[in-house]
Amino acid sequence: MSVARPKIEIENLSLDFAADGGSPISVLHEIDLSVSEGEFICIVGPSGCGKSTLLNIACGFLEPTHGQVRIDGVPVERPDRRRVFIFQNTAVFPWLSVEQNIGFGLRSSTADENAATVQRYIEMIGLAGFEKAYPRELSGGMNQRVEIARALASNPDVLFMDEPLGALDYLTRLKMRADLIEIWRQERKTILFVTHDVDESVQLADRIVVMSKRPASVKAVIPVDLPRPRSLDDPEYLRIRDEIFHLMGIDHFGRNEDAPSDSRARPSAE
Ligand SMILES: Nc1ncnc2c1ncn2[C@@H]1O[C@H](COP(=O)(O)OP(=O)(O)OP(=O)(O)O)[C@@H](O)[C@H]1O
Repeated sequence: MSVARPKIEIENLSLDFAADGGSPISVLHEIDLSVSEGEFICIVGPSGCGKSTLLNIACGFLEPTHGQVRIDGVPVERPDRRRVFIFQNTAVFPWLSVEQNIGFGLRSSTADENAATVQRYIEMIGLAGFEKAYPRELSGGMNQRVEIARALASNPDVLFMDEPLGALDYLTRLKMRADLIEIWRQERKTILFVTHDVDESVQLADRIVVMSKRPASVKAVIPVDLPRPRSLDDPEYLRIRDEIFHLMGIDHFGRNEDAPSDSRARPSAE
């Protein structure tokens, strides 16, 4: 029986940033990760540990100091049209309408095919009726939907998402998570998704990569073998969430588990 090659292979990856006049800053340290085709991977870890840096290398925006990322067995050396990167703040073009934004850069053979693709994604993200609207006429959540639709319309094989829901209010975020899962079910793209939100990672991911503080290494890779949509009070959901908090050194009250025990036992007077 042949074993399928992983879609993404991150091998012995390290990155040091040059520091002005000082010794280099080690940001990533010997990261290894293998991602299957169609897998939804979430990456969590302390602020500033190097999550975005890892995504930037995997996407070809940055060159590692050591090691390599391969996609379909080919080393990543530069950005590639087959892969898209979605940031926290939308990059929709304010001067283009929803349908023009989504259709931007489409290269189907005919205009009709392009229009059909645009319409398909407008419907998928629930913006039918807003085709002619401009970004200034839409909410933050709607604009982020346009951004996701634009990314999907170009038919990428990998989506790199860096806190894509981070700028949205809580309720919009919950809705967008559900929508994202539905889109992923339909499209089955390989997704690398960075989030600060542990709950978000447990709701979305097939596997969660927990990174250590800087220089970041992979502390654990946690599989989430729960059917979607995932219930927030499922005991297994809560167990996984607590395991991740524990790995990140945070207790149930959001306190640092490394702190002296008496300072954790007593709530601060502030
Ligand atoms: N171009 C750069 N030059 C020097 N240092 C950088 C550069 N880009 C990032 N860094 C540093 O690398 C470290 C990792 O940054 P990165 O943005 O990858 O972390 P992160 O885990 O995504 O952070 P956050 O969770 O706060 O978004 C930080 O200490 C940051 O200051």
